[in-house]
Amino acid sequence: MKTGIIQQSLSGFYDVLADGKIYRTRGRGNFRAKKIKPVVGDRVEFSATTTSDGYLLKVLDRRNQLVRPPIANVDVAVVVTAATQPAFSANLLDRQLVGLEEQGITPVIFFSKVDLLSMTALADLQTIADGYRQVGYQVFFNRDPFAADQLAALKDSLRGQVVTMMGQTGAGKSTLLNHLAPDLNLATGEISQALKRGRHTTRKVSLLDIDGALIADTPGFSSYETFTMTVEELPQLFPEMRRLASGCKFRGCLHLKEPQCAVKNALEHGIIMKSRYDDYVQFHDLIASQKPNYKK
Ligand SMILES: Nc1nc2c(ncn2[C@@H]2O[C@H](COP(=O)(O)OP(=O)(O)OP(=O)(O)O)[C@@H](O)[C@H]2O)c(=O)[nH]1
Ligand SMILES: [Zn+2]
Repeated sequence: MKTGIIQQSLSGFYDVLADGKIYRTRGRGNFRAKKIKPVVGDRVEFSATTTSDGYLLKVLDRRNQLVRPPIANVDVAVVVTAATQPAFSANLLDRQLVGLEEQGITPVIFFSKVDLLSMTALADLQTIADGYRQVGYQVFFNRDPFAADQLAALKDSLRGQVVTMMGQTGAGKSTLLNHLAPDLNLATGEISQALKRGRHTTRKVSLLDIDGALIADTPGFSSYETFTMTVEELPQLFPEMRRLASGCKFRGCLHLKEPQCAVKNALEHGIIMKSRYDDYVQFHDLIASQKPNYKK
């Protein structure tokens, strides 16, 4: 028996990456009986005597699962964030970060189109990028987004991880992927075609091995409009609040109207970002209006 990771699935076959090889496997009938549908990213146990006659035996528990693209056990999401065209939105970035935190996916923030900024706008966005670094996120912000040293550093942090690209339309996801994998077997046009097709449909996804990172060839989406966490969970999804909460007077402090709140104190002293705090309050209100708290 071997263990590996499903790299792609095609009409009943699952290609499993294990010890540097790809094994074509079939699911045993009992998967269907048990309503287990293996997906790309699944860690699996399988048996195979050659690379073309394998059988999936077991799908191991999933750490998380995305719907678009359909992929499990994502470690890292590269949040491709346009500095301009479309205009930078801290609110959209925070929505994406909160969604990733909820799923236990590590965000990496990559700013594209920094080359298009005026000097003033560049300085302003640099300050914002530094703010996200202080939150604890890894941030890639470079006048030349595709400078060789920046791309090398990004590859370093993705190595050994299952990765998806996310970001709004036109942010530069396919451009970045093409820079990460210029010599991929796929023609670059094919990659961007794959990316384009992903926009409206749940299409097939494969993990591309790019210098030791397994990167989904279809960008990710998350719902920016609805929040599935509770108001109590929300402050846990802001790392800076999570760190400060032990200094609040009340356990379970929501950092809103409570007295002696360490988060609001940090806000007043300019220690945490006001834009993030404002987004927190907005998300809190949205969740509160989405789901009146009948439960408690
Ligand atoms: N100047 C500049 N242009 C960029 C950069 N990144 C992307 N672009 C351009 O922005 C446009 C959109 O980039 P894409 O890579 O297609 O964006 P995408 O996120 O894949 O977009 P969708 O497929 O619509 O989701 C293209 O014309 C790119 O050439 C960048 O860092 N600098
Ligand atoms: Zn508080």
